[in-house]
Amino acid sequence: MLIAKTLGQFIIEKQADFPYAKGELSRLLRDIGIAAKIVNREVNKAGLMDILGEAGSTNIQGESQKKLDIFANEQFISALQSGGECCIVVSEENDEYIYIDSEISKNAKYIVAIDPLDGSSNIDVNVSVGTIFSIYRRKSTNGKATLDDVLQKGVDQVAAGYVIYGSSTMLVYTTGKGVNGFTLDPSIGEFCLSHPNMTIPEDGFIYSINEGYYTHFPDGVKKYIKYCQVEDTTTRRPYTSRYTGSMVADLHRNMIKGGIFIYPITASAPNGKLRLVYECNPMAFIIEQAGGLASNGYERILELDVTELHQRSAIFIGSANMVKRAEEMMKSFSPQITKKSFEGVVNIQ
Ligand SMILES: O=P(O)(O)OC[C@H]1O[C@](O)(COP(=O)(O)O)[C@@H](O)[C@@H]1O
Ligand SMILES: [Mg+2]
Ligand SMILES: [Mg+2]
Repeated sequence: MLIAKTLGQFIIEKQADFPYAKGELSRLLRDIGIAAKIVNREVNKAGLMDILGEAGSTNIQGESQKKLDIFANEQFISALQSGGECCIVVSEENDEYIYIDSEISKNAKYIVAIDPLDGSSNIDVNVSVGTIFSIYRRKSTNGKATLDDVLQKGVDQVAAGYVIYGSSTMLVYTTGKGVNGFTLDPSIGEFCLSHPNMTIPEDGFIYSINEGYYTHFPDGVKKYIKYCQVEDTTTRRPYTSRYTGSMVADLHRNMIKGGIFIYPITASAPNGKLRLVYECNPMAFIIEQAGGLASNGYERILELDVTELHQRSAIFIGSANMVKRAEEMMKSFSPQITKKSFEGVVNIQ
């Protein structure tokens, strides 16, 4: 039986795609893989460990942090610190960015933005959760890397990926040359290539949105939901509604089966809920590399200006034709929500 290629083997092999590569990015991806395995070990036996429930602290977004949020955050930060290829870490769980001031990292040129544990509300109920990461090369050439090096547009990412801790654990990533998925084989403790060259179908029949907030949605979103629910067998409608409450799990499913995930602005989240730097940008890079689209309803996510570490954005992401249709609805029924609206002045019609 042929042994599947491991993540480490694949990364080294793909290094040849980058003529000037010296292996730093490869080592960085290796470090993220190591931390993912440690988090996976805890997630798998969470019920037996004192790792479920609240940590008793809140993050800058005012969200109560789960013990596993903190644990995962510590694992990824320490793996990046000891790996030596990362000079700054931005994390959902840390108010400010972390400058890695160590001898081993003094020449490091990569910045990692991370959502250490995505889908925190699902930790205690054994529903799939994930990790999301985004990697940039610093722009400044000397001295300490700064906030300017961090606040780069999504288009400038050099790599992005996610880990899904589900019925199996997978790591999916892109370096801008397609998307590949690796499944963790616990018997050898290795991520092995299981989903080469992942692509998302142009059309899908699944829509993912928290309809509990329906009354607070812009008209364009309400119209799109109605469009999905219409009885029309020629277009295989009504579509199926699937929403787990974990962005990683919803996007992973939609990437494989086709579908659209929407987290729009709402009355309680006037700028959207999901964070541009470590949720929207990395997932948009992956989905675009798989042939899909990602926007805030009007503009390409990857082109959005990044002005704050924990900036939020609305997101419409998934199968290309579904996102286009949703954008048409937003432009027709919610034209008032111009770029300015995303700066907090919202008038939801
Ligand atoms: O409960 P809501 O408002 O539908 O939000 C669910 C969304 O929030 C998130 O849990 C936010 O991510 P975190 O768990 O990393 O904070 C997403 O994974 C998910 O898509
Ligand atoms: Mg998240
Ligand atoms: Mg999180």
